[in-house]
Amino acid sequence: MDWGAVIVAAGRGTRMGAADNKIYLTLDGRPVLAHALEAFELCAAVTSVAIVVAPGEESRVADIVRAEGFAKVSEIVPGGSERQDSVYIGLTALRTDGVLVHDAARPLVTSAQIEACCRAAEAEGAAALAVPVKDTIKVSDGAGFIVSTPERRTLWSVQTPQAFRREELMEAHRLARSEQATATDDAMLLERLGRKVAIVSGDYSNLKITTPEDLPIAELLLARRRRESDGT
Ligand SMILES: Nc1ccn([C@@H]2O[C@H](COP(=O)(O)OP(=O)(O)OP(=O)(O)O)[C@@H](O)[C@H]2O)c(=O)n1
Ligand SMILES: C[C@](O)(CO)[C@H](O)COP(=O)(O)O
Repeated sequence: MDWGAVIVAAGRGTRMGAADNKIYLTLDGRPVLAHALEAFELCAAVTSVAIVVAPGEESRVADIVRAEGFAKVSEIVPGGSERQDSVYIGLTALRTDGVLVHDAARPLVTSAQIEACCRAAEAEGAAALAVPVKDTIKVSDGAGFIVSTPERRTLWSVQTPQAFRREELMEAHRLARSEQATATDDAMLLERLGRKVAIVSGDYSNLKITTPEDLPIAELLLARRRRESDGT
């Protein structure tokens, strides 16, 4: 199967509270976005990459792609108002049989994790990287009280990338749009149709840069990764 990637980068980074969109913040001397793109550039399974950016930021992202020499980037397209809209726009820009959806805000993803998602989706139809939750999770009543506690051993914290047959994910998105169903990730759109999505065991370090404390944590994790690869 040939694989394309949709990198969603069209958010506002509101929870980060920075002056600039979080995907342009500097992490280990480069924009957060460049780290995510590099993992896809280095993954042999991936042949093309579509980046979905905030409208008006196309040339800024094109400059980063040019400066970094990312040869797999085939499209830079303006996104929508919600992540789900941005993913759908990205899907329409690709022609590959398989598609990986990834948050630009997850810069610590590795090419080995991307490859593992592709292989699992080739075997099972769809796959998502995830890690077991560490905390006990509670369901609230919305008024500040706990109503129940799901069995922790069944709970996974899902990440990206998530891998699909492109046509199947497109169909799931189209249906969701026509039924005004919203989803915070793409696996959810297949789940609602009763389709199976395999869990690929990931790594806690594949964090999403969301709030200010995430950036220094990502710096530390990258420094540790570099020390390990240098053998120091
Ligand atoms: N309309 C949107 C909203 C989000 N995203 C992307 O989806 C990923 C995950 O979203 P999130 O972490 O929520 O990013 P933001 O929406 O930027 O953050 P916030 O919710 O704090 O504003 C990010 O890479 C973000 O750029 C997108 O492409 N289009
Ligand atoms: C897709 C995702 O990263 C899986 O954990 C997450 O749901 C994105 O949520 P966000 O609110 O758009 O950051």
